[in-house]
Amino acid sequence: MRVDGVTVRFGDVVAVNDVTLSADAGAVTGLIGPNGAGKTTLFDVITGLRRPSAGRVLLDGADVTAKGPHQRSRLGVARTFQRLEVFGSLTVWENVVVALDSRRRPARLATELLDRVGLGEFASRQADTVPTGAARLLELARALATDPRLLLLDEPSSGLDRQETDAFGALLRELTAEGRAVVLVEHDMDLVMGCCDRVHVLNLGQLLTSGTPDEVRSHDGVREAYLG
Ligand SMILES: Nc1ncnc2c1ncn2[C@@H]1O[C@H](COP(=O)(O)OP(=O)(O)OP(=O)(O)O)[C@@H](O)[C@H]1O
Repeated sequence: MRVDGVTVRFGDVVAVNDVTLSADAGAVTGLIGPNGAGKTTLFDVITGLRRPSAGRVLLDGADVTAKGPHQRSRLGVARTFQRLEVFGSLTVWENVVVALDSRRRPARLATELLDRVGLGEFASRQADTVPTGAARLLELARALATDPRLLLLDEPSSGLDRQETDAFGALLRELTAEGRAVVLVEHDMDLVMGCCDRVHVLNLGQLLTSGTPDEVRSHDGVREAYLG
């Protein structure tokens, strides 16, 4: 995936300002930056929820800027949201089955997916009764039900404790080992620095720098803008 010269304006606010970056298959790519840096807006552009004011989105080299969210989803783009988007009145298992069904994949895969994200024991619980961390993992299971090639995760670790976060990082590594591209918007710097291959840093809508976790950590501007 590549975004090329993407700008998003909301009236006078330039939420994303001429950003070019890429996320490779087989890698976890971090996208970090302070509140309001433009991370969620960039996710909206990548998934097709928002048309950029300028610039292009490329998937496997093909320009998909004009395609809507549904078409991009068919091309293998999946996403989780900062705000939870599960069906509260269905069970955890049913939530995954709905997602599988949307791709005509068999319901029997739901159990496997729930075990994979560590939610096996929650399968029969009504989704709106599970803790926030579990609901986030359910979102991930639903995204994985579509067998995505590009997986965009918006603050997936909130609600997870340290041990669960570590397990989550290990799962992301597994998913990339299967050849998927994972993009992670995350405030937990231990998770970002521990599991990302590359990190892009946004500040006030602009790309401040890109590099390995070590390179980004030692970048003066990043320390000033974000890491403190
Ligand atoms: N629909 C909108 N209308 C007007 N301004 C918006 C809209 N969505 C986002 N913005 C503005 O665009 C900028 C970028 O917001 P965005 O939510 O993308 O940042 P973010 O990096 O995801 O922040 P956070 O870490 O708080 O989620 C902010 O100044 C925000 O106020």
